[in-house]
Amino acid sequence: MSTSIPRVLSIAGTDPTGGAGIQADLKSIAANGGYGMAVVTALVAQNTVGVRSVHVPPVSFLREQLDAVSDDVGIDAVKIGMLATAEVTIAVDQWLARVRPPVVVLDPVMVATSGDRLLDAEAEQALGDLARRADLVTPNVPELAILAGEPVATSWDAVLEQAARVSARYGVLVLAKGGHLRGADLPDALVDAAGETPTVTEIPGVRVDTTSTHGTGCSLSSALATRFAVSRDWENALRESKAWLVESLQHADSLDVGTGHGPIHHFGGMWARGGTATRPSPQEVTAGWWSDVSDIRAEIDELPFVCGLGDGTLDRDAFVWYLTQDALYLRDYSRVLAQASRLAPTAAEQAFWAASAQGAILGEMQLHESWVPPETIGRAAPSPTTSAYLDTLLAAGARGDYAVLVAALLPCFWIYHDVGQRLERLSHPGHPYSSWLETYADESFALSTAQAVQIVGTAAAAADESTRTAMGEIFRVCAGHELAFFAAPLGTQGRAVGQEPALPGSLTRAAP
Ligand SMILES: Nc1ncnc2c1ncn2[C@@H]1O[C@H](COP(=O)(O)OP(=O)(O)OP(=O)(O)O)[C@@H](O)[C@H]1O
Ligand SMILES: Cc1ncc(CO)c(N)n1
Repeated sequence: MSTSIPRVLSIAGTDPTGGAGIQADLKSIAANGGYGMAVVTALVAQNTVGVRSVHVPPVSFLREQLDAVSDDVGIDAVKIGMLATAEVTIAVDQWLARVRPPVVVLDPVMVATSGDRLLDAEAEQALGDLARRADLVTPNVPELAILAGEPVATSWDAVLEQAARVSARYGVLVLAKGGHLRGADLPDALVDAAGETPTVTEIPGVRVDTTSTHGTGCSLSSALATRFAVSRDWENALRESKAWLVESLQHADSLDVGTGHGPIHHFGGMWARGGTATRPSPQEVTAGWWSDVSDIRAEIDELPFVCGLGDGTLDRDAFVWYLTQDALYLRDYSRVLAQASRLAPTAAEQAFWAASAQGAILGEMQLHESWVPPETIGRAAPSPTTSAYLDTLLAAGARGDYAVLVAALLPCFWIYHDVGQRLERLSHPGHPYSSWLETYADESFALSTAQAVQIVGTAAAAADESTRTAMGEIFRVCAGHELAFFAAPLGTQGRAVGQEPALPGSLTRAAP
């Protein structure tokens, strides 16, 4: 299965307070669009104040963890953090030599933000070997000095020069970070002196005013590995990762975690922009609309026309008048369905609406013409109720907003299917209106209705909020037109309606 979500493995130590190490890496990978995996090198009893103790499990168990991942899962990028001992460092180096993951980012963790050591002094040689195997190393200022075997740099220019020497020495791209320097400016730079022409790509930045910087290095290196696995461009990956990191620092003070250097807020920017509120599911939207029209549905069920249609007592003239109006309705309704087909975003939806348009003119009209001669339908004029419904649909079609248009079309499917299904139970061979009752309870109409509900729900779930609101409104308006349409032939009191055109006697004809 191909996927664009990079599978990123963090090999690092733990931080039970969740701000640094593996816990930070997993959050960072997720926040930057990756699938995070983690192999633990060392268990660290630490918090935002400091490190209390470190437990390094047997290296044989580290190897088992590494193999358990690589024997099963494709790895798109590896981020390496705390290694604790020379033995661990060598085991990771050997695993890398064998597995050869396509991207390796090494954050050469030696000292925690609190000042505590996280790497044995004798492991520094082994770390150098590992650096040669990495694609990018991301040392902070003191770590850079150790890799260079020089005193700690105290200016940005000195950091860049030292980074160039480290890059040349290990043949690796170096991210020089200004985090440990003083001053309002906080630049980062990619330094590449491994090739013939050394390059420095600097990304300027300003210091965010916060003491919550615990785990910035862990988080940045994980973000870089994740972003690079997608774009294959270090500068691009750094710009994106740094923008995300700054935002996560800006939101850090909204967290209340610990009394020392607090963690960054890995999802701060994301939550502020989108919130944890997700869009509703298609099913939630359509179920909401359906319950919103429960009053209209209840009124339809109680209409004398609908009750009479079900029990067969409905006046034949009223039924024929209704069918004539419905035939006029279908003529333009099918044109609006064709418009939905024209606007549809996918071939499947295009085909669905086109098939429904065809069904409305050919399928349903057959029923109508079995009761009313086509010439009579041709001579009839639409009633005010019919015109009102059609005007709403035709206007929605003319406006050209697909989502709103299909929401307007939905009650015609859904309410007819719903009413049809209930009335069909009353059908029997001698029932005067059995041909009508069976048309809308038919299995293929049920299938079309389910498809229409799915399509409209999907469009609503993907739409922005104002469009979704407009969809819900027009759905209710059209459900109201359905009610008016069923009410028109008899009126709610069960009499013929005064303002509707009178039924010419010639419209009545015995069903075949
Ligand atoms: N206050 C801040 N404002 C903006 N960016 C910051 C701030 N502090 C750190 N950064 C950025 O965070 C990244 C990592 O910084 P730093 O060099 O301090 O890493 P580190 O010491 O490895 O981090 P840690 O050990 O806390 O995980 C760098 O890109 C740096 O520019
Ligand atoms: C496990 C771990 N890795 C890295 C750091 C550096 O911040 C830390 N504090 N803990």
